[in-house]
Formats: sequence, C-alpha cells, structure tokens
Amino acid sequence: MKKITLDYSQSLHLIDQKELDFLQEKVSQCHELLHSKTGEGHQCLGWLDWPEQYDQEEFLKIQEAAEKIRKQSEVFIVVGIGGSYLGARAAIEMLNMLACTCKHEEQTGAPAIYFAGHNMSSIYLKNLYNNIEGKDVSINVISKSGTTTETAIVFRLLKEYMEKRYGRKEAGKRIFVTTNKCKGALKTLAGRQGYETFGIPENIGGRYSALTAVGLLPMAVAGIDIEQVMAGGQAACRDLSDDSLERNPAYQYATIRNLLYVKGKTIEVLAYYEPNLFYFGEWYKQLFGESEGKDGKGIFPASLNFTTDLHAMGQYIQEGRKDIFETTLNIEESEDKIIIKRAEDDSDGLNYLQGKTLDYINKKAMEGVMRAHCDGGVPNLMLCIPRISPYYVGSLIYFFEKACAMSGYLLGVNPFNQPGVEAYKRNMFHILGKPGYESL
Ligand SMILES: O=P(O)(O)OC[C@H]1O[C@](O)(CO)[C@@H](O)[C@@H]1O
Repeated sequence: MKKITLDYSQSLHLIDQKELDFLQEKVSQCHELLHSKTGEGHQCLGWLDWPEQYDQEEFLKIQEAAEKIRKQSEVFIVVGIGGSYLGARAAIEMLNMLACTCKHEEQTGAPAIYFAGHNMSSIYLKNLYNNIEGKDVSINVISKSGTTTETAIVFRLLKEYMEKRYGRKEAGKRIFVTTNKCKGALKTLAGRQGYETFGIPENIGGRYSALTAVGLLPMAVAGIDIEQVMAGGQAACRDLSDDSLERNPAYQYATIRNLLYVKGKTIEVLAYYEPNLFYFGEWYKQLFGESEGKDGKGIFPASLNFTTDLHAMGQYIQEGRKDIFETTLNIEESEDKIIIKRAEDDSDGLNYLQGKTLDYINKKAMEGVMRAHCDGGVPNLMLCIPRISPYYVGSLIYFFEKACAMSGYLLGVNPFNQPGVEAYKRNMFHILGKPGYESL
C-alpha cells in the first residue's frame, strides 16, 4: 500500500533544511518522551499503540451490534460532541456514507445517519424529530465523561422520545452506549437500563478516540469496513514509529509547522479540494485546537473548502495579513471519470479543456492556488493521500494524532489536556443555577 507523504517544497523559501536537521535532536527527545510514556500527559497515551493492541473481543461486539442496528433501523442517531462525535462524522462523510447524500440505503442496507447532542438548538432537534417520524430508530450515545451538558440534555430528550414510542423494554434494545470503560454517570445509567455498552479506555482522551468504539460503531453502522480502517491505522502506527525526521512524515509536518509558527505563521489553514473532507477539517480543528491552544501559545487551526472558499477567503489569503500557512490535503487518485466534451457552441470558451477530466482540472486548480499563495507569502505544505478509502481514513486519523502529539511536545505544551474548556461550562452552570456553582 502506498503511504501518506508530505511535500514541503513550497515552504523551503521560509525554512532551511539545516533548521530541520537542527531540530532532529529535539524531535528524538520528544519521541522518546512519547514512546516511553514519561512526558506530560503520559496517562493519556493509550491511542499511541491502539491500532496494534485494540481489544479484539470488543471489536467483534462492535461489528455484531452494527449488524443488529442496520437490521432494526431506518434511522441511526449518533449523540455526542467534540471528540465523541467528529471522528465518526469525518469518516462517514469522507467515504460518502451518509444516506442523505447518496442513495446507499438500497445499496448497503444502512440506515440514514443523523447526528445530535453537538448543539443545544431546539430548531435542530425539532427538525430531527420531523425527519425521523414514522421511521425505526436506534441511538448511539457517546460520552466519555457521561456528563457533557449538550450530549446529556439531548440524550435525555431522545431517551424520553424512544421510551414513549417503543416502551422502555424495546427502547432499551435500541439504545447503545459508548462511555468510560469503568465509571461515570452514563455507565451507571446504562447498567441500570440494560443498554448494550462499549468502553472508551481511561487512557484515551476524546479527541484521540476516533479509532475506538467511539468512531468505529457509527462507521460500521454506516457500512464502512472497519477492519480496513484499523488496518490503515495499524500501518500508520508502524510507519510513524521512527524518530527520524527524514523517514517520518508526521514528524516532518509537526516540526515544519512549529518552525513556521516561530517565524510568525500563527494560523494554519487546512485546505482541501474534496467537499467530503469538510468534517475531517472540523475533526482536525478540534484535535489541534484543544491540544495546542494553551499557556498563551498555539497555532490557530482553521480549515477551508477549496475551490469554493477561494471565492470568499482567497482574497484574504493572497493579500491579507501574512500570518497564515496552508496545509493542503491532496487526494492523489480519484475514481472520477467525468470528462469535459467538446461543445458545438464554444461561447463559454471551454473547448480547450476537451478530453480532460473534472478531477484533472481540480488538481490543476490546486497547483495554481498553491503557487499563487506561496508567491503571496503563504507557505504551503502538501499532504499526499493516495486515495479516499477506509484504509486511508484510518491512516490519516493516526497520522494527525501522531503529528499533533509531537507538535504539542515541540511547542512545549501538554497536548493531552484541555483545562480551558471548563471556563465556559462553569459560567453556564452558575447562570443555570446548577447546585454547587452558586458562589462563582
Ligand atoms: O466524551 P465527552 O466526555 O462527552 O466529551 C466530549 C468532548 O468535550 C470535551 O471534553 C470538551 O468539553 C472534549 O475534550 C471532548 O471530546
């Protein structure tokens, strides 16, 4: 299988190969901290060897539950937020497995998939109720802590809906819980109600959990071959276990983004030319935002959907503030065979493209954009992904997890905690009158 690689030739005007060589020693030290599990946040390194050591028994249970859900449901609702939501959504959308975007219900027998619990919008929930009316429903609620407000509130409402519709016993067969392996409010509730439960290992934090039951159960329900996802994750896990900057593209990426950061490039735009990657961009933002944005430091992670967003943000990137660098996701192979034909009437002036595929044109646009942005002072990194498939979804997820961990260590932060997220929650609880928060 071809590997994911990094092309940083369009950044070499800003960073010197010597600077990279100089950082090899630091990279090796951080690698040692990661792999010996002695660095900051080492309690949360369960994801590091996970693709090689995941629980096979639970994996089978996931496949069986997915089959059951597919048989008994026309609609499957995934309830979760942040790391308990974005990995699954990124994979499902990347592989175009959402029933609403393709007619795969007839093709694969998968239910339509909806997401909830990632907002507290009554308009959103009302629409969801309308969409699922009269259809058979199963739910997977995902929360490691079991106490995240958005997820907990929406799950309480959906549980009530399910019990009203199916009765408590049948609802219990349609509710699947993914939560902390040993403890927590959701674990206790699941035990009491007899819901089938999947465990999130204590030592894997939310944003690093996409390759556990958190991501795998929704992916399997959608019809994604999760054995392939794990095979891709496993290959990446092996390939990226080398501390050599020359051989480890995840470490190259982590090091170059840190070099660019100290040179004033404090915003990273993850750019992609396939709209299906939108939620991968959202997942990446959470991964890097929560991992690196602390102690007054961190690259601000943004994502843009090109060429669409070039007609909105292209101007800013080309001529605005020079604090941006771009990381382009290049999907090398496409199944697309859409060919531009010669038209009798060439008033649109497009006959010069005759015989070219749409994907070829998209790729040429990408080349043109990268060159233009580079000329405009926006260095470009290009991550080359051989194709979109379950295997490469697994590889890509692991690639970014490993890169993020190294990047956080190089930056000098703990990439595995998120103390800052609590501030808004404390205020919200105080304002809502939650017991225990009166004195804030
Ligand atoms: O799985 P949980 O505990 O509901 O958390 C969901 C998300 O919320 C956060 O804890 C932030 O509040 C993320 O780190 C996490 O991925």
